[in-house]
Amino acid sequence: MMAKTSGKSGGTARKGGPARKSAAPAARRRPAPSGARQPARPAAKKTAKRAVKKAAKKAAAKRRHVPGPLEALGLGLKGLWIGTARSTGWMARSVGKEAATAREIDPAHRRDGLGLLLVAVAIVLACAVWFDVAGPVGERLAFILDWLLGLATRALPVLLVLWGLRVMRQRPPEEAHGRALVGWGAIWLSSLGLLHLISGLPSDMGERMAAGGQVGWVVGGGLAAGVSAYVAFPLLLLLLFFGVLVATATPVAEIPVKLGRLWDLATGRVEAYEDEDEEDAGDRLTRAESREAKRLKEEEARRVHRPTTVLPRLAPEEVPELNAEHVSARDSAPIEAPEPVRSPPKHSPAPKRIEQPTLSDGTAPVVGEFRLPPLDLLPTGPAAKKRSKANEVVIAALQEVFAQFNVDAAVTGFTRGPTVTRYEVELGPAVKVERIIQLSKNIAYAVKSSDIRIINPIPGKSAVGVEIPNTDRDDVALGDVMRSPLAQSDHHPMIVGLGKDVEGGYVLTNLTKTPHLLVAGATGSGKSSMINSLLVSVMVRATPEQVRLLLIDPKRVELSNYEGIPHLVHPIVTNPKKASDALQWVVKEMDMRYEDLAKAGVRHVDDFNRKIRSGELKTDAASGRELRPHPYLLVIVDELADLMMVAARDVEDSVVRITQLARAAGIHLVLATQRPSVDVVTGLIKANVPSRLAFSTSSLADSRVILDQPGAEKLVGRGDGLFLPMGASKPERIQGAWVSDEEIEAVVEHVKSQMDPQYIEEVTAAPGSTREIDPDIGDDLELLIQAIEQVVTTQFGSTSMLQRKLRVGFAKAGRLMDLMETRGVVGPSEGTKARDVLVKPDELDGVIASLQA
Ligand SMILES: Nc1ncnc2c1ncn2[C@@H]1O[C@H](COP(=O)(O)OP(=O)(O)OP(=O)(O)O)[C@@H](O)[C@H]1O
Repeated sequence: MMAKTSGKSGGTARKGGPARKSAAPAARRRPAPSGARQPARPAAKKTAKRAVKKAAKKAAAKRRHVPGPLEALGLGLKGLWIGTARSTGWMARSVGKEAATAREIDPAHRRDGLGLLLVAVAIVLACAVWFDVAGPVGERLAFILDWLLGLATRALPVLLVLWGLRVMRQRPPEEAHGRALVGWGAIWLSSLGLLHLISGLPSDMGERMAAGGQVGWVVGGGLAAGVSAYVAFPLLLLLLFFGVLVATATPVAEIPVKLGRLWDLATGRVEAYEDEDEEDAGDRLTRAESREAKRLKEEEARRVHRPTTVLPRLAPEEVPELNAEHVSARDSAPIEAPEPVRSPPKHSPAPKRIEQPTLSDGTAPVVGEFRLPPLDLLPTGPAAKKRSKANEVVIAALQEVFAQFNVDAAVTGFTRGPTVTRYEVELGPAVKVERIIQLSKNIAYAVKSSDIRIINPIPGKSAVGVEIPNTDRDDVALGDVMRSPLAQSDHHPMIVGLGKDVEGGYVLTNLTKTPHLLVAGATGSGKSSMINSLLVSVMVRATPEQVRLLLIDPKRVELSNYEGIPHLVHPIVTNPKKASDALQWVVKEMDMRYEDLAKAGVRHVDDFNRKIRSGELKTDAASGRELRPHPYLLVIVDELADLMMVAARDVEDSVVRITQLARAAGIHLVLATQRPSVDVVTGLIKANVPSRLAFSTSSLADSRVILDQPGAEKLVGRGDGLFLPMGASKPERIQGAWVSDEEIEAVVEHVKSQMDPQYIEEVTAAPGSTREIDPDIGDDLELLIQAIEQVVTTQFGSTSMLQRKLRVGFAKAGRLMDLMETRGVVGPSEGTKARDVLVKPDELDGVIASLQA
C-alpha cells in the first residue's frame, strides 16, 4: 500500500500538487548516502522549479480574480485618485516648465509687467474708490478696502502708480524688499492709527470706514485703550517717523546731509544729484552704507562735489591728490558745462607782459600786438554722460560673475570716464584680491570686451578697480579742456590740453615740466590727434614771442595744416635728411642759449628772460649784441622712425644732447612714432625722454618699449591713452582730446592773418654750409659726396667703379679717390686692388656733414 501510495504519489508528484511538498522534505530529511547524493540534486532542482511554477500560477489566478461591487468601487476610486494625481503632477510640471520659461524672460520685461500690473490695479482702485464706476467687483473691492484701511484707501491708487513706475524704472534689489516691507508697514500702521485717533476714536463701523478702518481701530484704538490717546498719538508719530527713515534708507545721522542736498537741488546749486536715486543706492549698496554715510558727512564739510558718478547712495569720494609735478592744470569743470571741481594745484603765475624773445640768430620775430585766437573757435563737445544704461548692464554682469563664482565682492560704485568706466569692487572679509584677477577672463566674457584692466588698488581707496570700455563712449573736445577753469587760471604758455581721465577730470600738462615727451601707438590709435591738440593748445595760449615751433613731419601730410603759422622757425621739415640737420641746429641753438645763460649767471631761461625784462641785462658785453628774451622752442617730430631710418646715429646723438640739456634752455621735444620698437625708440632715447604717452599698441612688447610696463596693448584706440609723466610710477588712463580739421583751420587762419612767419634759414642748412669749401675740393664737392656715398654704401673702394657709376674719366675718378683718402674714407692705394673702405654706412651722414663743414 505504502509502495503503491508512494508509487502513486510519485506519479502525481511529477504533475505537481501536494506530492511536491512531501518530496522535498523527504529529500531533506533523509539525506542519501554519499554514493546516492548525486542523483538527489536534480530531484531538488525539479522540486524548486515546480514551486516557482506554482507560485506563478497562483499569481495568474489572482489576476484573473473578478472583484465584487464594493471592491470595484474602491478600485475605481483608487484609479481616479492615481489618475488625478498623475495628471495634476503632469500639469504642475508643465506649469513649472512654463514658469521656468517665464523666468527666462528678460528681467526688464518682467519688471515692466509687474509695474504695469500695479498701474492696472491702481486704475481699478481709482475707479472704485474715487469715482465709484468700477462695477460690482470694484464696489466690493472698495468696500473691503474701506473697511480695512478707512480713509487711507483714497491714497492707494496714487501710491500704487508711483510704485509701479518705480518698479519699471529700475530693478528693486533683493535686500530692499525687507526694508520696504518694514518701512512701509510702519508708515501704514502708524498713519491708520493716527487717522483713528484724529477722528475721535470712532466706535461705529461706518465712521471707522471714514477714519482708519479696522486696521486703524486695532492699532490706534488698541494703543489708546492701553496707554491713553495722549500717549498713543506721539508714539504713532514716532512710528511714522521710523517708517519714513527705513523706507528712504536714511539713518538719522544722514538727515542733515540729505536736507542739505535737497536744499542744493532746490536752489539749483547742484545738478549732479538729479540722476542719483538716493533710495536705490541704499538698496544696492547696503554693505557700503555706514562707510558712505561717513564720507557724505566729510564731503558735506568740504562742500566739494566730485566728478564721479557713484552708484545710488554712494557718496562723493575723496578728491584725489593731483600730481603736482606734471599736472599743473587739471580739473574737472568746463566753464559752460559745470562739473564738480577739484582743488586746484599750484600753478605758475600769469606772465605780466608779453616777452619779446629772440632766437640765436638775433632776429626779433614778432613786432606789435598779437591777439590770441578766441576760445570760441573751439566748440564745446557733447555733454559727458555720468551714467548710462551700458553702465547698468555692466554692473549687473559683474555682480552676476561674482555670484556665479561665489566670490564675496560687490560693485560699490563707478567713475565713468569718456572711454572707459572704472567700476569699484569692494571685497568681503578674507577674500583675496587674486580672486578678482583670476576672474578677469570671465569678467571680460561677461561684459563682452577683451580690453578690461584691473587696477589694484584704486589709488587712495580700499577697492579694486575694473576698467571696462564704454560701449557708448564720449568724445572729449579740446575746447572744453582749454576752457576748464584751471586751464584758464594758469597762463603758462606751454600748458597743453591732453584730454580727460577716467574720473572725467580734465588733464592738462605743462610741456616745460614734461620736459620731453614720447608719444607712441599703433596706426590709427590717436597720435596725430594728440599732436594736433598740443599744437592748437599752444596756438590758443601762446604768442609767437612766447613759443616758437619746429615741426618735423617726414610723412609730409600730418602737420601740413600748420604750414605758415607765425610760430614756426622754419617751414615744416619733411625731408628726413634735413630733419637730421634741423635737430643739429637745435643743438646749436641750445649751446648758444647756454652761453647766454652762463654769461648772465643764471641757470634757467626763465631767469634770463626775467633779467632782460627787468633791464638788468641789455647787451652781451663781449660781442655788443643786444640781448632779448628767448622764447620756448617746442620741437615736434611726427614720425621718429622715418628719421631713424635715414640717420639713426645723428638723430640719436642730437636727441640725446637736446634732451639732456635743453630743459634749462627752454627747448622741449615731443617725439611721436607708430613703431615703438627698440631700433626706433633706442635705449638712449628712452633714457632721456622721461614722459611717455602711449596709445593703443599692437603688442605687449610695444607697450613695454613705451611705458616699461604692459597696459597699452589693452587700450581701445581712438585716443584712448596712458599718460606716464616724468616721475610717476603708474600711468594714468586718459581719453585724448579731439580737435577737428575745421577747428584747426580756424585757429591757424586766425594766427596767420596777424603775422607772417620769420623763418631762420640756418635751421636746415647743413651745419657749416655757409663756410668756405676746402680749396682742394673746389667745384667737385657734389661729385665727391656722390663718390663717398657710392663707396661707403657698396663698401668697395674701386676707381673703375667710380668711373662707371659717376660717368667720369679715369683722372677725375682717381682725384676723387685721393680726396677720399685724405679725409679718411678709404685707405691708401694698393696697386690694382680695390682700396679699403674705412667708413661704415651708418657713419656716412656724419662724414658728409663734416665735409660740408
Ligand atoms: N581723441 C580722439 N577722439 C575721437 N576720435 C579719435 C581721437 N583720436 C583719434 N580718433 C579717431 O581715430 C582716427 C585715427 O586717429 P589718428 O589719425 O590720430 O591716428 P594715428 O595714431 O595718428 O594714426 P597714424 O599713425 O596712422 O597717423 C581719427 O581719424 C579719429 O577718427
